Amino acid sequence: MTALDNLPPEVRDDVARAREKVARLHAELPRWGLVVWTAGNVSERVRVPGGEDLLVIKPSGVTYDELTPESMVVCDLDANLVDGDRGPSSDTAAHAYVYRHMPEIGGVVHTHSTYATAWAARGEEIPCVLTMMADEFGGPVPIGPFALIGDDSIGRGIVETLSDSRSPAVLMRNHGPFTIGRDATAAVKAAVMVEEVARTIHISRQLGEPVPIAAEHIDSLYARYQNVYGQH
Ligand SMILES: O=C(CO)[C@@H](O)[C@H](O)COP(=O)(O)O
Repeated sequence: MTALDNLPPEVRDDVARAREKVARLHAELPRWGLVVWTAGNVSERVRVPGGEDLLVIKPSGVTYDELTPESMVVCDLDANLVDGDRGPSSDTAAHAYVYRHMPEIGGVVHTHSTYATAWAARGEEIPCVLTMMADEFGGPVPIGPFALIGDDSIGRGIVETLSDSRSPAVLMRNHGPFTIGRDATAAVKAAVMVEEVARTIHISRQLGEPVPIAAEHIDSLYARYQNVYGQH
């Protein structure tokens, strides 16, 4: 008997599907070169009709090749353990805070990917100088405040920064990128894309000052990519 047994069968099925999906998506982090050792995590919201939503996240400190659907941890949105054999990711409080304060968000990812984290170390936003950035981020990738792990500070910094931005990624100063999306797949894509543009624009700046894109062009590129691209 676990706390999940008190949930309706359709919610238990959703939790099982989320465990499969989140376990599979964690393999994308080393695949795209976004993590070393265990330094990254993925979660997905599980909506509970008439009740409190849940989240599924990896267990803390487990290497990606050892992760399985069964090892994924279920927590409530106060980061309390609901079901799991090990403690949840040390970033669970941040993920949970985002879910509590951004109801449209269904997935959260955190990595320490090299180039995005290098920009975070400098506390400098990534300027929108590529059409790929306008497509995916709708503008610059913003910097969030310095925040210590262990309470709601990181989550609050993520929400305060992204609530005023079209970007699905924030570079928490001196720490690294956190990304959000309608589901965990979208958040993982944003984590891949923020590392790619961080690297490209770093290289560009070694050659000179990148050329900015006019705001009206950023708007039209973002609108096309978000509403037309890939929907033929
Ligand atoms: O940023 C940190 C620690 O400072 C974390 O993101 C860890 O690097 C990953 O922790 P777990 O998800 O394995 O608990």
